[in-house]
Amino acid sequence: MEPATMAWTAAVVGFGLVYWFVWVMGAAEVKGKRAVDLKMGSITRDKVQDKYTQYWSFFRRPKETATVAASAEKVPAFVDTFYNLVTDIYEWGWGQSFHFSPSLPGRSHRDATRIHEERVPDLLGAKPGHRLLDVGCGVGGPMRAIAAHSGSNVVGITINEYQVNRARAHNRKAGLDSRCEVVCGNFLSMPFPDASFDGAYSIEATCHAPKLQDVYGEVFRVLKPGGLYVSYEWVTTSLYRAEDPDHVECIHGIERGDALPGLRRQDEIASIAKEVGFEVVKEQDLALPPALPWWTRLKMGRIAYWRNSLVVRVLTLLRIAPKGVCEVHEMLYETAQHLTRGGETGIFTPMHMVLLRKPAAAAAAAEEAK
Ligand SMILES: C=C(CC[C@@H](C)[C@H]1CC[C@H]2C3=CC[C@H]4[C@H](C)[C@@H](O)CC[C@]4(C)[C@H]3CC[C@]12C)C(C)C
Ligand SMILES: C[S@@+](CC[C@H](N)C(=O)[O-])C[C@H]1O[C@@H](n2cnc3c(N)ncnc32)[C@H](O)[C@@H]1O
Repeated sequence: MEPATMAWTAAVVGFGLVYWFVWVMGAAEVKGKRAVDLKMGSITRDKVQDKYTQYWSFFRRPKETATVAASAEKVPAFVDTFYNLVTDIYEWGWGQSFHFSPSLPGRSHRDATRIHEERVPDLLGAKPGHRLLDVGCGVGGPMRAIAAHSGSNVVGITINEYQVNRARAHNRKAGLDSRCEVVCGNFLSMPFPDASFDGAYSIEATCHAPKLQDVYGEVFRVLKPGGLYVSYEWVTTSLYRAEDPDHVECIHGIERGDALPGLRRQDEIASIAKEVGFEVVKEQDLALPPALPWWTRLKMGRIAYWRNSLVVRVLTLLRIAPKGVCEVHEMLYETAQHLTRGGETGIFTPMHMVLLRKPAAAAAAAEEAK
């Protein structure tokens, strides 16, 4: 073959390969976010790597972060940075719902996710016309499923402005923007009046709070007396042994890669809820058998991870994705290993469900206190 023909053939094949990896193979888990659209939230391209370094130095030793009061105050800002760094990668590689769900035999991940979400309005007894609060709403996957399933109106709150814009765009696209609203704010001090919601829920979000009392206290305040609150909590289980170095490494790995100021124990949740005034109606680890593993979706994706890191590398090399994306992707890959290990050993669950009620008598007590 002539050298010129060889060069042309190599160029065409090379271009074809890049095209295949980036546009075809790199297409989203749920179509809508393509690899070529990977931004890093509202961080400008040149700041991504610095922000990642800052994030990493803050969350490297989570327990210490949570115990020093001054550091605990900084947690929401670092959580915001974390979601700037990961939101697009999550949407691209996981979809619009940023949580786990038990696997369901013969059903797709998308079905399993939706069913896990629909359990929430069912537990709340949500009806058309009710006003529900979504505490830590992400880009609104659960909010849309819950509004569609129950006919209720949902107001979501997230600390991350980039997510607010993504969620609003998705709500419009789904034709649910008249019933789903998104607010940018801190769930530790919410911009809502007392007793303004019929029900509330949080899905894998309150684990970002340095003190669970603070977020539960806020939910208690904004709920109407008699109103219900459901939360899916990330916790360590009774199988966790603080003296086992493998357990400690696994839990630290989860905390580091998921912006957590320190995981709580399963047996702490109900007492914290009671401390702020809630009645505990029900408590159940939704990961326990007969539920099927929630971590298989993470585990089965080894080939997908390999493909994704290649896509991310090629995109960074071509300067389509900002510098720093590879590091963020690597961090997520690592935390996925720790999450899988936490699930397999049973020392961790991301779906400890609590159903809580604000007592109807809370109204009378509040009146008396005035
Ligand atoms: C509730 C939280 C987030 C839970 C999950 C939605 C995410 C936890 C780990 C994430 C991921 C890990 C590996 C990524 C992979 C390397 C990449 O190629 C594609 C995206 C991942 C699968 C990514 C997707 C979201 C998670 C599963 C926390 C933060 C409280
Ligand atoms: C893992 S995501 C879960 C999102 C959503 N519940 C879902 O399942 O798709 C956690 C969410 O909590 C939000 N969050 C964390 N800390 C917050 C805070 N202090 N105030 C408001 N939102 C917060 C994040 O911005 C993010 O939207």
